[in-house]
Amino acid sequence: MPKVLISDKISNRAVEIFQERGVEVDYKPGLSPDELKAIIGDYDGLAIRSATKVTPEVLDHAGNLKVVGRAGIGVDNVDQHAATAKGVVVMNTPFGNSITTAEHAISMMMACARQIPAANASTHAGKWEKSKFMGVELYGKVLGLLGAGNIGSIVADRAQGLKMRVIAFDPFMSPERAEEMGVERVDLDTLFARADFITIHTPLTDQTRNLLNASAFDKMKQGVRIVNCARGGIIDEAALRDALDAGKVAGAALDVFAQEPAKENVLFGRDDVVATPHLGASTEEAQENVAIQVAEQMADFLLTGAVTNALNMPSVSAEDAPRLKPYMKLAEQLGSFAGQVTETGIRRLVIEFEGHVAKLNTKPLVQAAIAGVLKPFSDAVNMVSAPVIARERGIEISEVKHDRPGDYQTLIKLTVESERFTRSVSGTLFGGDKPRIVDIKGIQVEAPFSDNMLYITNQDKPGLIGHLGTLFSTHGVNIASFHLGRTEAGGDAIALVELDSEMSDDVLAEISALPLVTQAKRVNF
Ligand SMILES: NC(=O)C1=CN([C@@H]2O[C@H](COP(=O)(O)OP(=O)(O)OC[C@H]3O[C@@H](n4cnc5c(N)ncnc54)[C@H](O)[C@@H]3O)[C@@H](O)[C@H]2O)C=CC1
Ligand SMILES: O=C(O)C(=O)COP(=O)(O)O
Repeated sequence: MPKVLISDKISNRAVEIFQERGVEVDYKPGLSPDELKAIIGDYDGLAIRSATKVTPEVLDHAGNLKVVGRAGIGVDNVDQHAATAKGVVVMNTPFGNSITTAEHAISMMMACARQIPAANASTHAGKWEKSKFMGVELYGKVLGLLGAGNIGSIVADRAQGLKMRVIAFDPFMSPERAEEMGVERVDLDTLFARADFITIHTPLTDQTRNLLNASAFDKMKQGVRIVNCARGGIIDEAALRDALDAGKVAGAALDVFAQEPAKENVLFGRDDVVATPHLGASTEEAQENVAIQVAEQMADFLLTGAVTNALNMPSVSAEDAPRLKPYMKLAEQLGSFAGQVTETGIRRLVIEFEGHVAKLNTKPLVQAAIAGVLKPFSDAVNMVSAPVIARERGIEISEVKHDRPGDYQTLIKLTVESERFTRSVSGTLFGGDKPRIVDIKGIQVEAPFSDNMLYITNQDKPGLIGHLGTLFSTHGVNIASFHLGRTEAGGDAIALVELDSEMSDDVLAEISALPLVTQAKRVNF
């Protein structure tokens, strides 16, 4: 039974779902990094929110970990590069808290426009400072969206309801999408120059870090108000303080901070800053949504191999997962064969799909094939890490789908171009689920993928089978099955021999030395 650790405060629905689905679950929110490192090795899955930091050090201790599930959107607290390199799938729940977060951004904008928190504190203190808290209307004002994805577009919709004019900067927003949303696409400087309110809805990335810095504030309208319910770090907090002090920025409403939990901050203690402790996603509805989603996604993945909302893996639906399973195996075994018989640096892999398989979701099959090829070179490779490792090694990957009738109902062909040669191996599924090799470098052969196999390339002349039989019987190695193929009579030939037990290096050396043998290699699946 797979085992999952929940290390942040997540709705109890997640625990219930894991248990109902047959996943063992431990609920331990608030673990220190050292406590997490001490126990993470026991778990197949880790469910988190924003508090747990999944660092390379944590991943180094996570020998069994297969999936990190983020009950929420932002995954900047997960070192995705390290997770991918370790073959750990990282998934999030991209929609469960977006309405809630958009509503928080609108609330923060209103709170900032009317200084509600400061007015509230003053009124509770019995001061009745009616003239101190003069606000501004939202009606007719320009709202500048930085980032117009899921949350940004909900904010735009709500702001339009408040009769604001919405402009947006998002390099990935198409003109059609902007039109659909009823927002004006502008460049960053235009947004800075025109917006009365700016609200941030981008992830924290290298491009967005300190996006609102001193020079950005200089370009803004006098008296602009800033809302950040995305991530601390997108605003340079010291620069914002200076811009508030200078009166350039009239107010800011911040849910997120560069350092969290934020116990101290250069922006704290001021009436012109509204602050909440990363509450964007904190509603009963959103927390239930993300808990249900994360638990279902993680359980599906651990129990069936279905992949939903992963950031470092192509999706595989729950319906597709069982259908793809035998093909994944075939793709990985073909890759493994190619990897085991290739000795020189691999430059390019071409994965071709023909027949029934070409109509399926082939992305995971490509990853499985790459993983198979690379596995003989590194234990750490799996489907998640394989594409990255291939890229790091400079291996070019191509995928081809053929829409043509072939000899087989379904066929996967893998071609490896290495420094010295180009070799291909093809396979199909017999009986719908049994992987078989059907072609090696253009020579037809029909063989299973088994534990102990010998792959021989030889000259097609009489005597090889006799020599091999004698040699194996001398060494007490039993042949389980023997599969031969050749280009033509007397031409290049291959043999795949399935053995009942492992063959020693000495036996392999003797086979390699046989007169008709060009090359002999051990292959295992
Ligand atoms: N305060 C809170 O509790 C919450 C905060 N968040 C934060 O909100 C962020 C946005 O969430 P979603 O809208 O769901 O994500 P999303 O991925 O749907 O949208 C993000 C948008 O930002 C755009 N973008 C990326 N780089 C950009 C750049 N350099 N300049 C301008 N636009 C850029 C993207 O094209 C995309 O359209 C999350 O990444 C997360 O950090 C999300 C949920 C709750
Ligand atoms: O979903 C997100 O990106 C959030 O920032 C929400 O964070 P939280 O789950 O409330 O710690």
